Amino acid sequence: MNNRFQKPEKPGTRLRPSDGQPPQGSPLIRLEQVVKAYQTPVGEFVALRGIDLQIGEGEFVAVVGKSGSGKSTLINMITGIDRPTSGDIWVGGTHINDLSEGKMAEWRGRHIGIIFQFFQLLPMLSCVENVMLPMDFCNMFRPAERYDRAMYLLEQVDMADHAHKLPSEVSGGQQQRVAIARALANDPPLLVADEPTGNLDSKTADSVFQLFTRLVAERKTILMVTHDEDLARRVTRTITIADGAILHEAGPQAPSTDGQPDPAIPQLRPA
Ligand SMILES: Nc1ncnc2c1ncn2[C@@H]1O[C@H](COP(=O)(O)OP(=O)(O)OP(=O)(O)O)[C@@H](O)[C@H]1O
Repeated sequence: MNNRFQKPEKPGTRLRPSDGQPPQGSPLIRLEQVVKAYQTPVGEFVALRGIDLQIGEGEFVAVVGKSGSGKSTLINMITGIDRPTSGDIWVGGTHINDLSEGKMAEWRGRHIGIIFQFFQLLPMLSCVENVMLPMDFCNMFRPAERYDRAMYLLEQVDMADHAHKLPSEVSGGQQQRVAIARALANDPPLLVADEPTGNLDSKTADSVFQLFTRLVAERKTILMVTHDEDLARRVTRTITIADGAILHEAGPQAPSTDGQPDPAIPQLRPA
């Protein structure tokens, strides 16, 4: 991989326990009894029914389940895009229930990189301008450093040669690579991706997956909703959601009753 642009010296902010008042030894993500109920014209609909979940730093987690099972609702709770009806959520030691709407947006921008199925790049900005946006929004890195950092990240995802094109001038897979660079802009420890390969052909999906694998090796934590069974088999842990509850977990990090790996849980091959 070319490295025409040097990695900027200054790292992004890291999530640390001092950001909030987490329980001792808290994992990166911790949910306790999270319930989400929506009010609908025909009454209350409970989309999440008391989720307990812990995800450690450096895990690569796939969230799977049938359409309507609650996958997006779950990750929207973790990113703070939506609020729980009850229950507690800590991310990196921050009890995010306590954040106001204004604080939530800035906190999210600094600590979580979000990747969407349809990329959601701003069409009137070039690829490099799209990658600079989160740094501008959160006032991260010195203004003079932001362009070089954006170019460095585009290089990491093999898109530096297209930096000055508009999103409409590159392919879907290339747009997703730019979106991944954008998600990395503020150097967040956590990446959350909702169907990141859902709009890509299988070869391009595989290259995006390989990029995620590399990021996990660099100690990023990735939480990914996917319908792609092949990809879900290649992560370190899968969480299956059904009717708003965790039906099943598989992988090396899956909890067991006695603290030892559960022999009944299949050990997935590492990514
Ligand atoms: N704003 C809302 N108001 C009412 N019901 C909602 C709302 N958002 C989601 N739901 C319902 O909550 C349930 C879970 O939705 P969610 O989007 O989390 O499912 P999902 O597993 O991500 O589905 P898919 O795989 O199709 O994206 C669904 O039955 C959905 O209709």
